[in-house]
Amino acid sequence: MSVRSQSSEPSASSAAPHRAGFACFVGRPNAGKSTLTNALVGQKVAITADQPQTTRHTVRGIVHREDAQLILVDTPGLHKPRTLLGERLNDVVRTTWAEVDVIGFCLPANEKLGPGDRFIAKELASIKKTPKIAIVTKTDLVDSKTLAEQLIAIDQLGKELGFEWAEIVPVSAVGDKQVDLLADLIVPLLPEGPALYPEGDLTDEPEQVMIAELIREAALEGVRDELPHSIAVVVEEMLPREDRPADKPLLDIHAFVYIERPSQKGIIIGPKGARLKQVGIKSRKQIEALLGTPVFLDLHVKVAKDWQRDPRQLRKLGF
Ligand SMILES: Nc1nc2c(ncn2[C@@H]2O[C@H](COP(=O)(O)OP(=O)(O)OP(=O)(O)O)[C@@H](O)[C@H]2O)c(=O)[nH]1
Repeated sequence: MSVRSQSSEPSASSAAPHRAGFACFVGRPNAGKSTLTNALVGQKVAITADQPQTTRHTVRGIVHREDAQLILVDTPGLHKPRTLLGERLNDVVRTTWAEVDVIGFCLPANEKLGPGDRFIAKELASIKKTPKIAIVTKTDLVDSKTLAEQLIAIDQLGKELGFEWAEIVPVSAVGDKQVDLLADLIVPLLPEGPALYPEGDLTDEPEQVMIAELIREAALEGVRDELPHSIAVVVEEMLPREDRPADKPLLDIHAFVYIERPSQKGIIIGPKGARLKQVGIKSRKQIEALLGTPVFLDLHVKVAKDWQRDPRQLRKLGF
């Protein structure tokens, strides 16, 4: 087993050819995939939340280095499908796996390997060609003994399923430990070639989707149980406000927050609209930071009955 730590030599040298390619992080919900994507890219591009299953769109983060361009594709968690949405999400995940150059399997250091991890690992074993890196996330939450046990268990899991991990790397995205090393280890696995995206691009996700994700992240904060799965956000319109002086532009953004049942409306809106107002304030600040322009954000809550089970609604909501 080869477990890496930061002390290893940096792999980039001036003679090394330039590389460019795609990697995706897989793992159970809440394994830390989005946080790791953000840490690698160095700017917020994927949404993170305390609730599992918050990533629905394939968000790409782009790491620009002198020796390489690494394009990160952040997929939703693979899981046992119970609804049409669940099945579609799993299809998205598998398609992504077959297309990337490297798969990073994220396993939290603070949770013993479980049936969910085995389910994913078995699926990974069937993707023969793509190199697989095991990434042990959230190492700041455990002591060294627990970490060592986890590393051994992961090595063993690969052996049981008949494959070798290309690397096993412990990281802490929150503590910024070994995140750069992870990039150093992924880069040699990418094909040689010029950069695929212009420098400075952090993601090619359409702005409207990123904005919708920021609003959904704010709307998810503090809600528990069923609700996270029931929220979808669609940006309907983005228009520069007319009659504004050139040095004081304002962008009008109209968005719908969809929920599945009328009973959920009160939770999202809050007493006298207080909660929705907070969601608006919080996401507007983030949208302004993303776009670099002042924004007027208009949020409406709408009921789309059982949208997760209705193919027509799913299409409308972008799935
Ligand atoms: N302490 C600690 N917490 C972390 C770390 N990485 C992620 N977390 C936390 O773990 C939770 C889940 O992280 P996410 O990055 O949203 O996980 P995910 O795998 O993208 O989740 P899904 O979108 O549900 O698939 C969040 O509360 C993060 O703050 C880490 O390195 N250390």
